[in-house]
Amino acid sequence: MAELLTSAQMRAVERAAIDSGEVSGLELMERAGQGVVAAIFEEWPELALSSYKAVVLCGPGNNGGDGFVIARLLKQRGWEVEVFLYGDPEKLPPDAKANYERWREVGEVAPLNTREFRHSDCDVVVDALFGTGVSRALSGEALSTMSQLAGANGDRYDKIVCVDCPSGLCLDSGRVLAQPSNPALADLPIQLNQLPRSRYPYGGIGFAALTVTFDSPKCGHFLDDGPFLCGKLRVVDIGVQDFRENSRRDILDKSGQKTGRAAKLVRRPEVCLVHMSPIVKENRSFAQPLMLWGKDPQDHKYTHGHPLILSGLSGKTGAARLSARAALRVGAGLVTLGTPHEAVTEVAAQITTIMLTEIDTPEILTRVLTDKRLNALCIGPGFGVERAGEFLPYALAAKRATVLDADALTALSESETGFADLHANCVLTPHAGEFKRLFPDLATKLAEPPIKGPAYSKVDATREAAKRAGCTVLFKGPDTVIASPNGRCSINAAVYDRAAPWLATAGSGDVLAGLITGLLARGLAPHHAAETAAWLHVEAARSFGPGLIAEDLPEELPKVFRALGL
Ligand SMILES: NC(=O)C1=CN([C@@H]2O[C@H](COP(=O)(O)OP(=O)(O)OC[C@H]3O[C@@H](n4cnc5c(N)ncnc54)[C@H](OP(=O)(O)O)[C@@H]3O)[C@@H](O)[C@H]2O)[C@@H](O)CC1
Ligand SMILES: [K+]
Repeated sequence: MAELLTSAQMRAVERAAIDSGEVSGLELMERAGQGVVAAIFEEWPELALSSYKAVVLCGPGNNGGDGFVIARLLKQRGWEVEVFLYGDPEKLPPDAKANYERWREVGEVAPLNTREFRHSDCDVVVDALFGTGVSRALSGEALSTMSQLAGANGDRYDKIVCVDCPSGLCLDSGRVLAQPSNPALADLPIQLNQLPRSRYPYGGIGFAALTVTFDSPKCGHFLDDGPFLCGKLRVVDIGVQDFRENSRRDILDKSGQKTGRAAKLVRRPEVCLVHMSPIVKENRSFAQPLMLWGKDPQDHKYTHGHPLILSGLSGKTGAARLSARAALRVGAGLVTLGTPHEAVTEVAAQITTIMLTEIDTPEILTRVLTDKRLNALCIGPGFGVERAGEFLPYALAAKRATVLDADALTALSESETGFADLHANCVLTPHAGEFKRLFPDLATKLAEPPIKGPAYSKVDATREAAKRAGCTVLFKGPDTVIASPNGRCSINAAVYDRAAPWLATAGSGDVLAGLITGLLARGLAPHHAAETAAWLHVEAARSFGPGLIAEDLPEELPKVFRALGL
């Protein structure tokens, strides 16, 4: 799994690299600039065949410093390069200043002025105004220039290349820092955070054509507006990976002393990107749960678990049937649908391999669960909120690995005992609306305009939710965040080239609940079950493609497993 860094973690890695004496800040800046130029030519090979024109917008920090390097390297290739600086050159930090001066030996720098910039025609615009150091909403010429670019994007400027991120995007949250009541905004074409999604295809390009970041992707590249604004993400190596990896332990300098501050900042809790396919062979720890799917010839069906999925009343049984099918396809040995008497005929008529047992009352559920072979439970899909309220205390008292989805989440939010009955083997799977009902204060905090960086993020909210609930929480979306009470956190991002917009279809959540339940039954720990299920869910959708309906998802799994070499 790729590790995602926060801005503070990235700064700490950079600091540790420089403090080690093995590399200077200036060298890192040169590598960063080279990386961006190489990424531009990789993205548009035709640009390497001749000389074109670039406008480079540089900001007051080291992001601007990268901009001066890029300007110089393009100029060396015979390009015409126009450079604008937002800020006072005398106040640039040392490495950026050094690159400003190197650039001044070969070219001009104009103060950033939107009116002038507006008249600049060019093939590529490089946005090097702000990167990881953005701490508040943009204002003045920086804001109006970004607004100008956003307004003209796609028409006049189709190759906007962002250094580290679109300027103003908070790389911890994927949200654009903005002042809600700034009178100056009225005159601007549009702000980054107002770009209409409808103008662009889902998962498509909202602002930049290409964003190039350094060493590791950051959380904000995958959360919220991040992917929409970044367009396409490239991560370039700047040779600091040893410091990132070492920093999980204590970073020691050459004399064996800890380089304290940096080490502390970079250490856990970390956020990982759930990304399995290339990792299966490389990363044993993540591959292990996958190995579970390879069934041993000596095994019998109970070795692979036996989940119980509770069904809704007649006319509402489809959701639980979808969950059951997914649990079976993901490898549970047996799956039973707990069905109310009046829906038995309806359910029985539509299942073959899945078993059925009558469960009409919470007391019967308790009795059925005296069979210890039933080792995982799913409650919620199509269940009815009122019924879920009645069954939930009994379901939780059974202390099975339990997925609470859909109506069970609404019932939980209305329950008088709140989260008291939840236990560490539960997984909650809210979408945004359910999350708001369960954790109204966290949802409000998340909805507040992000004025200062680092802004409150979906990662922060899900982590707080998991801690409060005392169990794993999977907060759905194209940026699904999975968090557990110990702070462990992963993002399963269905964005960039992994976008699967057709996954937004009726019943898709029921399938996800079933996948988690099946994996819990197979013995995966809750966090692992949730992230593996979320990953498979997207892979199945991508494998099937457009036209997908929820029923197709479980049936596509064998293909996904085959592609993984299982
Ligand atoms: N990490 C690495 O390994 C490497 C990193 N590199 C590069 O460095 C970049 C990070 O550089 P950075 O820390 O100097 O931050 P950056 O984004 O340039 O801006 C900071 C400046 O902006 C200011 N400022 C903030 N918000 C503002 C606002 N709204 N409006 C106006 N001003 C505002 C802020 O001032 P202050 O908040 O202190 O008032 C400060 O002066 C990173 O993104 C990458 O491109 C590579 O070169 C090498 C390898
Ligand atoms: K930038």
